[in-house]
Amino acid sequence: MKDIITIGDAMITLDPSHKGPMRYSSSFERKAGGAEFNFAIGCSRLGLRTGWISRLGNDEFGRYIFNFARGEGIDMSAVHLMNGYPTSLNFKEVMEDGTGRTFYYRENSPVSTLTDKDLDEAYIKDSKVLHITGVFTAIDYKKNKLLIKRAVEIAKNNGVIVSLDPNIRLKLWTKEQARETLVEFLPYVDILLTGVDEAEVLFDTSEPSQIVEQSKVHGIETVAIKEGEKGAIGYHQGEWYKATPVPPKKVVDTVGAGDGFDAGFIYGFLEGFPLDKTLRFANTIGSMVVSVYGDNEGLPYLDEVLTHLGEKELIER
Ligand SMILES: O=C(O)C(=O)C[C@H](O)[C@H](O)COP(=O)(O)O
Repeated sequence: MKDIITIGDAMITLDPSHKGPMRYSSSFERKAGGAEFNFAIGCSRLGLRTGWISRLGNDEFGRYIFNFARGEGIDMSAVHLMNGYPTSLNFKEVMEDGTGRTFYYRENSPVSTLTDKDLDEAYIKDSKVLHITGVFTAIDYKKNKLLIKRAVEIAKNNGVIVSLDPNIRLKLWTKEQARETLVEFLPYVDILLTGVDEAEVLFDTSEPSQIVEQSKVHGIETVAIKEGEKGAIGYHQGEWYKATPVPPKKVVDTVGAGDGFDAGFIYGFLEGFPLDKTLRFANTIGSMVVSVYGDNEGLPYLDEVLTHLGEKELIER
């Protein structure tokens, strides 16, 4: 039995050695990233039994990501290396304040070869939560919409909880395409984990009560609205909670905070934490991620989160 599975892409992520505009970056460090991949790492580090459905290139980069994910304890039985589809690349630009841009080289991503025939019902059934995001969908939105719909149908028919992070990347599709596609998933979703700007695309509002009202129309009873440095707002079956931000030691790289938040929220949900504790836990992870350079390097292990929350003593030496 797995606690959580996710479907999606991973890329070689090239992090610049120096901060500032990428056009002046002449050296990069080879790392790995990707929304669903980061999320899977975050879950696995918290101790959740995590599976990932994906495709990587049958190349050196694909092997590197495969081994990295396996080393993180992710179940790799549904990840395959494909000939003829090079592993995707993502170059990052990081500015002095930790914000930045990403530049994708992911046309013909290996993950675009997935079809609904690849969705193993037994694999999905054997999990408590299926986590989907807009990133994978956007890679080939017409085809992947059908694939994700098939996956969430299997999940629903088998009592598997579905969580969605819209993760809207406007370099991959337009707001209209994102809205039209993601709205079709909402009737299958149990937990919505969204940024305010993404909720605005989906529901035409950034007002939390409206976001929740609109989610409830689709039967979604658990919503987390991520507000970055302002914290997060949560709703669960009639109960509201606003989590104040957890100030990071220092913001060095904001990428990956949302994926880390998602992993923390799902962990809290599966552990049966009350809403306030779940949100604080998820927020803490987001804050820890932005203090470390890289998309997933800052994703903490469970004891590190507990130490950060003051629930576990830190023994340094
Ligand atoms: O897969 C993609 O397209 C990406 O952009 C990879 C990024 O590493 C994460 O998606 C980070 O996302 P946040 O946690 O929202 O900062």
